Amino acid sequence: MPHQAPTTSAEGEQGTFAIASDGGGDPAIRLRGLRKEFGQVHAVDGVDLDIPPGEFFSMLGPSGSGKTTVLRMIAGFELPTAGTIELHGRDVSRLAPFDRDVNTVFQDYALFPHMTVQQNVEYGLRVKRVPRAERRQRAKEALDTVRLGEFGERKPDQLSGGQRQRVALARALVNRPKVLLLDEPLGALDLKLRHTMQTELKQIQRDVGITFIFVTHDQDEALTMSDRIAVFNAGRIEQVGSPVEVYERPASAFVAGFVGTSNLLSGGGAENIIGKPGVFSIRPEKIRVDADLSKPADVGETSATGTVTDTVYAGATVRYEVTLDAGGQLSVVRQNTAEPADFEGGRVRLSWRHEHSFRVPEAG
Ligand SMILES: Nc1ncnc2c1ncn2[C@@H]1O[C@H](COP(=O)(O)OP(=O)(O)OP(=O)(O)O)[C@@H](O)[C@H]1O
Repeated sequence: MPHQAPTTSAEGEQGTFAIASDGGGDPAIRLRGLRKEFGQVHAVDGVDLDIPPGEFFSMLGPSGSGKTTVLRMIAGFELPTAGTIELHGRDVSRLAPFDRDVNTVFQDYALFPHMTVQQNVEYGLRVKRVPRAERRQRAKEALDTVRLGEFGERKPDQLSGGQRQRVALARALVNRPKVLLLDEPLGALDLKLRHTMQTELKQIQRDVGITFIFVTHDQDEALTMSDRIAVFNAGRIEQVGSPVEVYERPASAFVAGFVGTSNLLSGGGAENIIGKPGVFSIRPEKIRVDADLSKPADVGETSATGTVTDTVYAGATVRYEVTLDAGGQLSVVRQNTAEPADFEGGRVRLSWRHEHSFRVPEAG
């Protein structure tokens, strides 16, 4: 389902991440002042967020940053200590899970082992006393959606891990929820299958047009799959944006460090090289490395000299650790197009376009 590219507005560093009104329709999810305390632990510490219908939205953050607790509050498994949750304009903050138009897919997708795939998918409808013919039809549609139309008669133990995860997805989709919550659903899969499922899940989301809210601590996964990402840190959202915005323009040193690898230049090094005080972020792949020190920097480029202290070969890429003469350390990542250049112990000139080093607020 196509959706309008949302405009985010951030009021200060920890302000409201809201979608500019498009003049019609409520967001699929609206969170205001959401808090959750477990005794002394402030698991969620004031979250404001709007998610428009049809979006693939990821909550990304380190372990313990509060993303699962936000998801569980949306699902109704936890009640907020303060704040409100609206689903399509309806305040559901204090409703039981089954009174909310959401479904959750967990990492440990407990399927009933004695039931067939078809029966597993039908189960929720049976509980709701949906008539048999409709149940069959809807389960068949859900299985077709997750490309398991031919597997209805199998038992879960006759399926691969990825197929079982797709049954779990079908079991949620069969209820036709307005919002689907996914809590690290690919976490139990090996890396290769995980990559395949990332592409499939994204395609399924496009096909069904349901709002997906996806919790992960894997930044690659969030960058690959999402329309927008919220980056969590210590119970708060540090930034909401498209993958490109979050990666290319991190709003804080925390986001720069958590989403991808970032170099941070500060103190004397920053003043000497960039000419301004503050903390500056530079992505390692934006930096060129050159053994010819006599070559002047190109127009529009910043440059610095240094010594290569370490070379890390990683197959498709090679990383150089460079100690700068002006103070500080930078990692440089280059595509391994030919034999990796051997700069180890050597003197090099690093250069990057001015706009690729940008200032980030120090405290996350
Ligand atoms: N039921 C609970 N009782 C007490 N503390 C809890 C409970 N649930 C979560 N917490 C605490 O709240 C904080 C946020 O936890 P949460 O599970 O939301 O983080 P997360 O970002 O999803 O982490 P992970 O990626 O490890 O799942 C943590 O400090 C956690 O220990």
